[in-house]
Amino acid sequence: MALAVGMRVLTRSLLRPWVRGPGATPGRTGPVAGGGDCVRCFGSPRVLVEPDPAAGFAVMKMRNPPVNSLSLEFLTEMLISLEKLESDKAFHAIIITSDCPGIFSAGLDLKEMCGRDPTHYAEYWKAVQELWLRFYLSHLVVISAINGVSPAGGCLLALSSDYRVLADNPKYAIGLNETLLGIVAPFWFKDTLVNTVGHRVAERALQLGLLFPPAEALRVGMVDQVVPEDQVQSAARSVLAQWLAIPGHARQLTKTLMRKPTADRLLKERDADIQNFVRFISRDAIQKALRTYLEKLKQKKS
Ligand SMILES: CC/C=C\CC/C=C/CC(=O)SCCNC(=O)CCNC(=O)[C@H](O)C(C)(C)COP(=O)(O)OP(=O)(O)OC[C@H]1O[C@@H](n2cnc3c(N)ncnc32)[C@H](O)[C@@H]1OP(=O)(O)O
Repeated sequence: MALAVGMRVLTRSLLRPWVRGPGATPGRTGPVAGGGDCVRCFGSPRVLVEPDPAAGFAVMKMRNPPVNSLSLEFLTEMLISLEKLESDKAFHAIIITSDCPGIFSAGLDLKEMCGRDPTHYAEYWKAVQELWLRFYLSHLVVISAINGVSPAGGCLLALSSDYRVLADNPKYAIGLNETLLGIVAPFWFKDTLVNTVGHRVAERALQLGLLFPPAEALRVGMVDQVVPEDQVQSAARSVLAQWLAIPGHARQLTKTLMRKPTADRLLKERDADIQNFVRFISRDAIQKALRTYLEKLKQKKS
């Protein structure tokens, strides 16, 4: 409920033509990352959408610095941008990528799960569920151009796509590393991974909290393609052509056929899953583990 209200308010206030660059005025052309001008960009503070309606797709750039952690606001803005693209018949596909150098997404925002009250935890988890459901079941072709590290929730976002292109940089590890934080990936994270890499690889990866460097990620099927770093965006665009060449209705129905049973499991147990999350995350031991993990991240710098 709170999410729906929040989304309506944000939709009105944030989804405006978005033009980058100092002093830029909405509706005017501005420079975009990677060169060129963006006449029809739109978005919100944390999500930049570069549409190419003639080609039938848009690039969705995550820019919630420093690490694209999936805060409540950021999740909400991503959902709104996705909804806008889904409701426009000109778009058949999106490419999700990052505007934060070296980071695709650091996953769920640990600050949303630490030191807050149960109402907040419930609202946050509902938004996380919503993001996964919407991306996983989107009728659009969703390609991830993974140009940075993507642990946990960042990996889940990539796994929710139809195809993953990863930049060949040993630092850009990907995986569900929840156990390393002392927390447990919920069943729908697990199911999404199993559907991608199979049961045995998922079982080992989840228990050990493995983060796979590019070559390994490709070998186990976590990603579909590894390319030199400067070719991630072009490779994603190239592969899109193959997906867009398939009759849309046939591809969409097939996607639903493949994914709906997994999504239905969460849809049937959504409230119970929220309660479970709130109970789990509120435990003293879990709060302590998360605080320690955040502290370690800070100490790494000094
Ligand atoms: C029943 C179910 C129950 C529970 C399920 C819950 C599921 C959770 C899934 C998740 O997604 S949990 C999050 C997992 N994410 C991680 O483990 C990633 C942690 N971050 C990193 O490893 C690194 O930050 C990085 C490799 C992504 C980037 O490294 P670097 O470029 O060196 O940046 P810093 O480490 O210095 O980080 C900068 C800044 O950002 C903060 N930060 C990093 N990650 C997060 C995060 N996930 N949430 C919130 N904040 C994060 C970090 O603390 C630094 O903050 P400062 O204030 O010190 O600048």
